[in-house]
Amino acid sequence: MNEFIPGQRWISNTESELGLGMVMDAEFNRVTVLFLATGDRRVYARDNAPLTRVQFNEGDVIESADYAKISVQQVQQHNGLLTYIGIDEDGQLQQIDEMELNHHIQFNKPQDRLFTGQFDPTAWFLLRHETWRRQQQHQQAATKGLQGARASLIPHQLYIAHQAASRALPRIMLADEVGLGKTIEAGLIIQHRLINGLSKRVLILVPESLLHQWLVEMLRRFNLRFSIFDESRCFASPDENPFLSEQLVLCSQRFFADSAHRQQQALDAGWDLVVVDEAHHLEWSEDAPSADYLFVEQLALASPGLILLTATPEQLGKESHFARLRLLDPDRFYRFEQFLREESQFEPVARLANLLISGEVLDAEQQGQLKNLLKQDNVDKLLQQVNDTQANAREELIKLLLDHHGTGRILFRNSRQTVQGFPDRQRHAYPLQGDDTADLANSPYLYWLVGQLKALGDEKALLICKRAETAIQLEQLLRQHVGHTAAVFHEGMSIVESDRAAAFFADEESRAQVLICSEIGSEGRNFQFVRHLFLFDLPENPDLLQQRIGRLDRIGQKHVIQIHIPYLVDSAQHVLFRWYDEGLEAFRHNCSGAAQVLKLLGDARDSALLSRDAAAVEALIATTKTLSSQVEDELHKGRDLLLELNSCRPQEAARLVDEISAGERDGSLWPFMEAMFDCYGVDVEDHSRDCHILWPSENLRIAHFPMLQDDGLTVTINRDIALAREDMQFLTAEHPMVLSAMDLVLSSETGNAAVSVIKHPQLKAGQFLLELLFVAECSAPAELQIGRFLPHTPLRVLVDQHKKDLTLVISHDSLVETGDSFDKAQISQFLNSQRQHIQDMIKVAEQLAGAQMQKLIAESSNLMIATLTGEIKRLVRLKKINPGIKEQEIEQLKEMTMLSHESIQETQLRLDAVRFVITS
Ligand SMILES: Nc1ncnc2c1ncn2[C@@H]1O[C@H](COP(=O)(O)OP(=O)(O)OP(=O)(O)O)[C@@H](O)[C@H]1O
Repeated sequence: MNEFIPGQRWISNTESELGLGMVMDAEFNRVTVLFLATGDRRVYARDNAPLTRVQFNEGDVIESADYAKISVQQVQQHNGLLTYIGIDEDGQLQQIDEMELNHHIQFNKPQDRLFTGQFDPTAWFLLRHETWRRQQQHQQAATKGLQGARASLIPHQLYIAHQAASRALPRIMLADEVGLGKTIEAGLIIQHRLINGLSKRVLILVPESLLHQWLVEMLRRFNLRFSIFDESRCFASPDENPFLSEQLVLCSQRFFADSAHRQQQALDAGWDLVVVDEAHHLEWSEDAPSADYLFVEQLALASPGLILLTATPEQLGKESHFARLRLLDPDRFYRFEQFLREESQFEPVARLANLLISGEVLDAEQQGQLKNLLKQDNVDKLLQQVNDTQANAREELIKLLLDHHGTGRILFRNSRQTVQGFPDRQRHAYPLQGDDTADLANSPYLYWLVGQLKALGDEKALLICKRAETAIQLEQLLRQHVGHTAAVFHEGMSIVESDRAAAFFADEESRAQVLICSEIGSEGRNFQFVRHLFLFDLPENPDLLQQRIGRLDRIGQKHVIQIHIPYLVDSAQHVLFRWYDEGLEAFRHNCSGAAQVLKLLGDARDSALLSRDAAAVEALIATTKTLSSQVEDELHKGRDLLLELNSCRPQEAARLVDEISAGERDGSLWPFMEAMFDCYGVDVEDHSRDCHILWPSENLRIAHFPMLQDDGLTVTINRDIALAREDMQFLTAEHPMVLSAMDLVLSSETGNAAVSVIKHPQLKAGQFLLELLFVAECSAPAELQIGRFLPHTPLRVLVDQHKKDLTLVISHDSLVETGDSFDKAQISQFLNSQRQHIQDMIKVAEQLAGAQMQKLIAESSNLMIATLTGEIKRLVRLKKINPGIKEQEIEQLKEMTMLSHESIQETQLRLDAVRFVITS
């Protein structure tokens, strides 16, 4: 039986939150304990009181009720009461009687909790161990940050997101052809940065008509809650900078265009990552850069990350395109003429890059060409190994070639030629007779439209025309004259009105058979649920035509796309139709060289449109055909090939898809989460295959389990189901519920001390061992992003009672509990009687973990040096050709390398959890 003496300090094994208790009375078979921290008084039966005697040892730092601290040097006992003698903060010898100890003392350290009898059920220790293990596995995954989107695993998207993710600063242009998923790529990159703690504040700028689409897409696919900021939102907080109130902000470009004050506030607020959609609108020329461009330029200077999205980067000309590239990488893109000169060299560069990829042997002449193209780099060593298939030289040379020539590694563009699986297009031409000048109400176009809609029956169609007035008038005419209900979408409407119109049209049940859009409907919107497109008029710019067709021709389109084009015979529209159709074949496929062809044609096209002279039109079409095939051929051999190399490597992309699919197939997430739910008191009910309903139970251990509402939550772990059932949460290793629950486990002490009785074929009965979990923690200033090289890493050690290292001999998974119960009080007493010995075992374990940590430090340090010196070398090389690069930038990188090295060397070891294992 325990000996209780008034004045002694004990702690409750079951209610450690009560703090340090003091024995008040110990008479007969009862003991009364007062917990001063909470004012609770408890009376226990003496022979089985769930209490552990608190006894500190030499080296412990203790605190008195007056907050005086001493480091214990000696413990004395008088009449069953302890007195601690030690040195205080001024180096003076002091003593604290146990009665004077601070009653708020909490025992959080694993060994303290073990010795004070506060061990948790083994399930908690196992949960902690598994949480660390999964976290580490996740840290090491190539697809970390890319696993959790509610999206199909599309190789080129994952490849791009992974490329961006592997760079310290994401400064890139996403320029996939229309509808290939740039928004999804941007979402993946944002999510990657947030999950890895590399970015916190993100600003997305989009055209007003796409605000809500972005908001919804970020939420439903990525669980990212952006807040839309407009004037009314900002007005609500007049005294502060409104942009500081949220971390994830979505704004329309027009909102900033209207207010220099809001621009300044957004700049002052600071962002880690800025994303600009439909970035081709950022027009630039030396004499007249647009106001939008100038604003983004300032953001670009202040923000470490910048992502520009555009399907038609050259829509407003090459110069603007170059200016946007310069926003992304001013070191690399510093002079327009130089950029143009490089373009002329694309073909030999692409040929050599292709040769490097093919694996064919490079002869001396080809090696000489490479050396010439890379004369700013010292590539002699790489060239010596170029024909050695084992060496990494080829990959390095390809990287250098891409980085050094053309749009290099910052522009990603996949096309329908490389991404297969898009439906065919069929074009339907409708020559109409009539008067070009007739008003719309009497024009043959209106009769044609009415007839077409009738012919489509119940099928929906999207109509795009150039101007808002045309769209408005058409809607009225259809309604008044034929009683037809159409939805309309144009720039004169508020965001809410236009979104409502698009939603009305999308609703399968609604009467709106057609959505009539002005040109703003031709960008960004998702209308792939429709297969009929009416091009009521044609845009002069071929990039705009691509954008229009892209509303339907995008991921998710399941049918052959039907493009309907009416024109008045012999009108300008007729000539334009023929130019697109016969000259460029633009209704059949996207022609990447169309803008260039138009430039080469000079005035020829526009004068043919004006004159409509038969001979001039025939000549225009013939020349266009010839030029188009020449330009396409050139692009294919040069620029497009380089872009293709940079934008997707099928094998690497497939590896990423495989890694994520394999992780989902291995099925370990659900058992892990079930164990988590079990520990925290979350009830689980089966819903259907791979789907479950979660409820907070009456015994929920915390006030709120992350993301769990009182009315329950339905989740699925199956990606296909998640894509079809948006009402269910898609539970992945990166779902916010999973990540927050893991944080919860690792940030609390629960499970950091446990006792297990196990049976193991390699261990004799009646022994004890310690299984310890250490964590190597490297802390450094945030800007070093040290987690890239050395994230918090768990290190497991197992020692037996003879202090022998059994870590590699006996695995964690093989230490299975027998299920036998044990007497907690007895174990507690035993632990205290063996306290010194167990402390010594922990010391040995610490040394073993320390050795593991040294290995880790060496590996991380090598990785860091390779990465940062690579960046330094690049700048040194670019500096030779670009005088704009400052020596200071290079010095900064060197400084970062030094600091990172120091931080890694100072990595600390922390004991995170300990399990006392008894063999039976
Ligand atoms: N991985 C994916 N899984 C499921 N749906 C996807 C995926 N990628 C794209 N989509 C869908 O395909 C459509 C086109 O994608 P997105 O809007 O990202 O393309 P985009 O390249 O930005 O288009 P645009 O050039 O028109 O701006 C959207 O409806 C999007 O939700």
